[in-house]
Amino acid sequence: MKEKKTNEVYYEGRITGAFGAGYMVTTDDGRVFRCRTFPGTQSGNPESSLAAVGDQVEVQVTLSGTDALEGIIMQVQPRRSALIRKRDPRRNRSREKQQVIAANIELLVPVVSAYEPPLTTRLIDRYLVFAESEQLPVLLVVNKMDLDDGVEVRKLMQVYHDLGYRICYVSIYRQSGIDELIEALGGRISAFSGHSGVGKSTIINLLTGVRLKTSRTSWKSGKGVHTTSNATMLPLPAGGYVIDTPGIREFSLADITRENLRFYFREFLQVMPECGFSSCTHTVEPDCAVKTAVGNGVIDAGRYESYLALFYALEDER
Ligand SMILES: Nc1nc2c(ncn2[C@@H]2O[C@H](COP(=O)(O)OP(=O)(O)OP(=O)(O)O)[C@@H](O)[C@H]2O)c(=O)[nH]1
Ligand SMILES: [Zn+2]
Repeated sequence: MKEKKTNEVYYEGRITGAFGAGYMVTTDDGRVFRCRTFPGTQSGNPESSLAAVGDQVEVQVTLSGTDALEGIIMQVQPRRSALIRKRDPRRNRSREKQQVIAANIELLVPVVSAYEPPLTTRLIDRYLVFAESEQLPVLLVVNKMDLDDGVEVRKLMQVYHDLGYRICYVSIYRQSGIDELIEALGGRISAFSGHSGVGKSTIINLLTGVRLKTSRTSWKSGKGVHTTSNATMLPLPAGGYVIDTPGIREFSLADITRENLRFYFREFLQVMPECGFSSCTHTVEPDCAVKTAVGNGVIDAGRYESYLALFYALEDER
């Protein structure tokens, strides 16, 4: 806090909530202000949303009475990371700025469930590609372990253990795995993401003691009804924050191309130099070390199938 004029006080804080035109800003010492931007707000991120949940900001508060709870965002600091919303292809691409879902994320937490909706490794691979492309640390959470017989899910997940990804198995109903999850979050700013109905809100409610709206499982309807709308960042009692974000279908994967996809499958990196062609895409080329590694079981066949599915889907999106 620094004082400029007598009744204007400046605070450094973080945007912890976004509601239409207003933002909630929380200062390091725990004060909360309802703030808005104004035409003179200085942006540290000119190509992108002016302000988003997770942004570090400077606010000006004019003290009129004893307690002023409203302020103006004077400056938004440059972001270290950002989850960007996928653009609507029907809208004008060139003039539209990047829309940020959450800023300054330190950990991506894809949440899947053992059952209802069923666990698919294809979806996990999509998250991992995204995390690798953004160089974001990732923690996989498998919820609803009470609905699993205890063997199948862990067998499916073994490949991710082998690749070195950290996994937490939890059941909110049985209250199992919660302490490990809290420990794995490690006081960081975590973005939870997953299909509707996997239990994100239920987990976040339990971790933070705040009641987010939870939905009756809606995955049966196909797409699922997304009940998580305005992003909110919630403090964890042991330090750090969690942000509930939409599923990966809502994220922009614009930086992932057919040319760079192969670098985001970490097990490919060791064998790729042995491919006959240096630009090998590991799809149709002869003398491909990745395909050989799949053939002799060094690379998991399911992971390779995910690679092919993503590879061929990429051209369609372009
Ligand atoms: N069996 C079981 N069900 C759970 C568990 N955790 C949550 N659920 C149920 O799963 C359903 C969906 O939970 P939510 O927390 O609303 O799921 P969500 O991922 O936040 O969904 P959206 O808000 O739509 O994105 C609810 O009926 C929860 O009660 C669990 O550990 N085991
Ligand atoms: Zn190859």
